[in-house]
Amino acid sequence: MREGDRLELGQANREETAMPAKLSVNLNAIAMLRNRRDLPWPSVTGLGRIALEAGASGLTVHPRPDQRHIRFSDLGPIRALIDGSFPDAEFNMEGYPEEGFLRLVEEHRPEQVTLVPDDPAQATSDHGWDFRKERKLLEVVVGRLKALGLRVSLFADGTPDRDALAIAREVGADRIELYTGPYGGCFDDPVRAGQLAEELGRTADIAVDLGLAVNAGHDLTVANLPALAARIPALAEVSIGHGLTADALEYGMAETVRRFRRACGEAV
Ligand SMILES: CC(=O)[C@@H](O)[C@H](O)COP(=O)(O)O
Ligand SMILES: NCC(=O)COP(=O)(O)O
Repeated sequence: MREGDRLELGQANREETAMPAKLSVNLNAIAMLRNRRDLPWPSVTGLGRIALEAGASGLTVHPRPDQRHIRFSDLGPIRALIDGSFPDAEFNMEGYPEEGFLRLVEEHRPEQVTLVPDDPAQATSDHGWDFRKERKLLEVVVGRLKALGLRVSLFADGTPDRDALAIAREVGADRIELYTGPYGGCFDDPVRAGQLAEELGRTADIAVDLGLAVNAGHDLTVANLPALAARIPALAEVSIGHGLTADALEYGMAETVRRFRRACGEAV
């Protein structure tokens, strides 16, 4: 089966069963590219605006303590962009719930906070919460965020462990976000990808049964998203950055080269 066939199959199955999942565009990869130079491009808010104008439902950021991707100074302009021009869009802030992150959340009031158990030394997020071990921490932090009126989502492995997911519910979370990194990593192994989609799907089924809504993210792409969305009809939102930014570069490259050739004086 070719990539395009798989895409259409996934879409057809989903159309009959569910609302489309909302797309939140993760701006971290754009910020990382911007941070290579002390220059304001590519513009994080400018590309956020383009994403929202194109119909994205929201913008996601994962500000890390060392500010290697999103800088803390990006947060105010992103909040202002949404409030000023896209009042129906949502701001989703992801991060480990240390005091610095919680203060940023209190200042910028995202519609959704996604708590991720990542260590500052990690290159990127690579696992969900150990709900049994971190129950106390999550109880305190989720309570604090819910008191602000924010929706809280907890990053979760695609492991269909009902007792663990029940803890996510008990500590007061509204949603889980399925960590889809291993699924995204199977781009060259359709059999394993199918098995992982099924495990993610069983995890989502349990979460929904417990009263949790379900988001998903990490290494999702145009190629792997339809099959996952077809298996999880309740999928509320996906946040996508790396694959989406890669596609934006690829699909924008030809026109950009023409613009630069014109700037060189060629009649293009
Ligand atoms: C929570 C998560 O899955 C991550 O994907 C993360 O938010 C992506 O950001 P980075 O690309 O900066 O690791
Ligand atoms: N919340 C997950 C997320 O934003 C995924 O980002 P990426 O892996 O697509 O860069």
